[in-house]
Amino acid sequence: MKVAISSDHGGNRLRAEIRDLMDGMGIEYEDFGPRDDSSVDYPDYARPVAERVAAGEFDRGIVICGTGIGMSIAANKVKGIRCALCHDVFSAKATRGHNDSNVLAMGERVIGPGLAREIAQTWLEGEFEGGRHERRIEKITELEQ
Ligand SMILES: O=C(CO)[C@H](O)[C@H](O)[C@H](O)COP(=O)(O)O
Repeated sequence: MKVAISSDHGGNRLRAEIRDLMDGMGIEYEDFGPRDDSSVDYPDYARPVAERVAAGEFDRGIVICGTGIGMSIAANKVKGIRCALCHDVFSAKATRGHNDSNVLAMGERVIGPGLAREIAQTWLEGEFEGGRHERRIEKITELEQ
């Protein structure tokens, strides 16, 4: 699996945690920044991740800001992206199983690093269940037309 990851300045520390998690899981990733702690605009960092996942260059994306909300709103504007904002493990598992979410958003100012790692690991390992959920995803795709 290849993962694209980015944050804004509000998510830099958590992005480093999730990079460390993916190193430990043996997951290949590319980090789309930012490179330092200066204040940036989250849509500028959601965009490259969402566009590359939508284009099929990466299997999944992870985007992080202070709340995760701005990043998830921006990522979901890109056609083909199903970005799930998760701050609990149950939702992380459910959104892979039911929504086949291809981008995960989290907020560094909302949860601690331990929980965030658990959420990300659950989401990265989660499998889409298919079946009745396929039909619902097709209906989401229709909304994009
Ligand atoms: O987009 C957000 C909220 O939806 C993120 O939490 C940002 O990180 C936050 O808005 C940045 O705020 P700051 O006061 O400029 O650090």
